[in-house]
Amino acid sequence: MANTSLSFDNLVFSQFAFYAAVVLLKTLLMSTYTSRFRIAKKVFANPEDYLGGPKREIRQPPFDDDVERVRRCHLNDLENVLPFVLLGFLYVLTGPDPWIAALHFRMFTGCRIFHTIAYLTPLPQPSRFLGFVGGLIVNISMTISVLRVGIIIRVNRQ
Ligand SMILES: N[C@@H](CCC(=O)N[C@@H](CS)C(=O)NCC(=O)O)C(=O)O
Repeated sequence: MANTSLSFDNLVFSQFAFYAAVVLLKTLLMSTYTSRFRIAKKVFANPEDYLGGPKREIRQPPFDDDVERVRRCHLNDLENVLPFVLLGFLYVLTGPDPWIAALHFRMFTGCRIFHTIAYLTPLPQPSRFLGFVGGLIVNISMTISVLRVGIIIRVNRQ
């Protein structure tokens, strides 16, 4: 009988918790990385963010390529890491093989770190695309596992 508990006694859950924390931390750090560029380039989001108050009337937030790149990278993390964390919980509840589960979690984490490196360096395409697709495949695979178990349970109940 597979262990499906959301407890650190469950090897699959403890692996999931570790890799989820890594990608969530990476996502959190994107905010500080955005701030680093904002301060270095003096490109702030709001008039009141300028030291000593706004120097002039700012109707549109100023645009800076580096700041916007980090913001896009951060948004892409939110689009992919949050589904990973939510799906991961459901996936652990299906009682997957620990080796296959670890492969999913490691591949997702590796792909998202690579996606960030590819986005921020920037590396030539299709590097970033491959990082994105690798993570997407993991999320789709976990979704299929969850749906499969859900369908089997529904069919067996009928
Ligand atoms: N929201 C994404 C959906 C597709 C996606 O995530 N594509 C990857 C691989 S090309 C990406 O890095 N997109 C750039 C981005 O989200 O800023 C977009 O607008 O591009």
